[in-house]
Amino acid sequence: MMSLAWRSGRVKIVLSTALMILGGVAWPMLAFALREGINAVTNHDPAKAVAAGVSVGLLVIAALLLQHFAYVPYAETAELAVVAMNSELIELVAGSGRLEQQERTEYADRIALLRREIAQFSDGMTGLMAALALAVSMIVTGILLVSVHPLLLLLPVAAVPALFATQRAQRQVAAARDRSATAVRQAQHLFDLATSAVPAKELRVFRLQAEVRRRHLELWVGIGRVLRSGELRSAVIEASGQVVFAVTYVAAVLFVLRETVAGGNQVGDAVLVIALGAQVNQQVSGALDLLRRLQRVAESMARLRGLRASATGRTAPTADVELPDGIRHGLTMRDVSFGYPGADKLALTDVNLTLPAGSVVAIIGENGAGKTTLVKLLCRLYDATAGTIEVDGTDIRRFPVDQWRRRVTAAFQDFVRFEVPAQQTVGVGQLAQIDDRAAVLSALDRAHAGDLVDRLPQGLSTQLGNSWCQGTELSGGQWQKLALGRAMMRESPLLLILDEPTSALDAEAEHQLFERYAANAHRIGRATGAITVLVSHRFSTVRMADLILAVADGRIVEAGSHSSLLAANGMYAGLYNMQAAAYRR
Ligand SMILES: Nc1ncnc2c1ncn2[C@@H]1O[C@H](COP(=O)(O)OP(=O)(O)OP(=O)(O)O)[C@@H](O)[C@H]1O
Repeated sequence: MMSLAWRSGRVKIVLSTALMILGGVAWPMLAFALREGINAVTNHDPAKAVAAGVSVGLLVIAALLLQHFAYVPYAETAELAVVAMNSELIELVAGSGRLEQQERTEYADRIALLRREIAQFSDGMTGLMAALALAVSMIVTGILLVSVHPLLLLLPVAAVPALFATQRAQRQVAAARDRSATAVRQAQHLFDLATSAVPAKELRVFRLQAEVRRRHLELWVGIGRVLRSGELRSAVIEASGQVVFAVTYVAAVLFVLRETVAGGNQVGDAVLVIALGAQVNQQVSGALDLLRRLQRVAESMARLRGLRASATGRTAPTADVELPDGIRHGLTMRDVSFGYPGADKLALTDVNLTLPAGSVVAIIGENGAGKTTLVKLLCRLYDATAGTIEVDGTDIRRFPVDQWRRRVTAAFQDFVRFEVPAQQTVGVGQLAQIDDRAAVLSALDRAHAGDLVDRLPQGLSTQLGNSWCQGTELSGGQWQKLALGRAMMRESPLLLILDEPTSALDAEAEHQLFERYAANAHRIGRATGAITVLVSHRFSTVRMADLILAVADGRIVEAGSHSSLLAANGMYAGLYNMQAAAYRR
């Protein structure tokens, strides 16, 4: 943070630091000038008294004004630091090649805390400067106290237990914050549910508004309890540290008054010690406050370091093979098992299969069977817990994940609604061509969605999403067609994943789309060995695939062509006949 400040304006930083230090010196020097003034008066020295009076005036002005100006460049730099931190957080979280990290509770909690705390980084910046001024101020105060009596140095020393107590107290508060992080995230989720547009329909239809509000409140009551107990413990610890200082201060004042009455000191010396004592008190509480702020910043920094460390640890060190241009034989899964982070049950168990080069493969199975998990492993959004996935015999973990991603494209069932102009919502599928109108139109055509553009008020330039001024809202099926278009932006993928990409379309539209698509996929497949994987519950579409995989409870239970699976009269045949009969009725 300091290096960022330094880079962004050295002259300003030097000037502000000087102003800050002068401001810090002004307060104790004010007490000194007061002493000189009072001693001059009691010694009947008018010239010295006037000089001391003028000094007091100037020092008051300096003490009150200098530090305000000193803060301006720091505040500016601190804002820049916050922007930089936010950007780093985005990179650390979204830059990850895989999803495991993001789905771990402790990781998600850490991110949520950091998101809330990141504004404090600016506090840290100004806090460091204030600490510098405070340190100078304390040194000058110590020198002045010693000049009256060396024993008075015990006064600042008595502040040390208070500093340690504050540190301990802050640990209590931090621990309470960590304990409540999951509940805070749940409360935030409920808040988002209650205030965002997408869940609004269901909340009203099921009359859930009051329930969501009740749960949100209940969570905050619990969070409040945890945080309060932490704050209370911290207050008790802090107060015990302050008591030591308070007793020492009273003793110091009594000591100086006694010396003055006994004639060992002048009246001005007593005033100096009383004034400096009050300043030490302020300096200590200022230091405590600073320590609290800096400690919170240090905790946030530690969280950020933790994220950085896990980000560094997540790059697969084994990437040592260039991804070939095409697939010659196929994609093979060998003894693949996979469990989601934190889940006690495996989502996939002992999967062994080969997806032949150039083929169209369909995956069927009941909800929760493991179909999406399988395609997520193929996309390398996760790495298998056990076993290997191979391209022509090479473990895909040996290819740089970036190279693999460039040759994979996908339309997921929970696709994203990018609320940007229509051209961009499709074009992001291949960033290099985002401005290429012809490429976008051609992708939409392959997705059977060309007609959609004609219906948009400004064609491809139409801003999508009704949360934007003059934005056009689309139906679920229309959004899905655009997501499909996005997947089609990559013209030569090695792997195309269509995970229920047409669930919002009617069966006839899906059938036509897939028929057309499969012909194209075979053409590309012959050239590069590209494999298409389709997850669907519609058997009229599934039957067109070269290879059909039936998944149940995380295992591949059947594999073969439509006719061979019908002949086997197993799970596929049962489900197919049931759906065909329903259509005939
Ligand atoms: N991110 C996740 N974290 C933990 N468990 C998950 C996660 N995603 C899925 N699961 C679990 O893994 C299992 C398989 O889920 P998957 O999404 O692969 O099913 P699916 O066959 O695609 O179902 P559907 O037809 O409903 O889409 C389910 O038991 C599910 O609860």
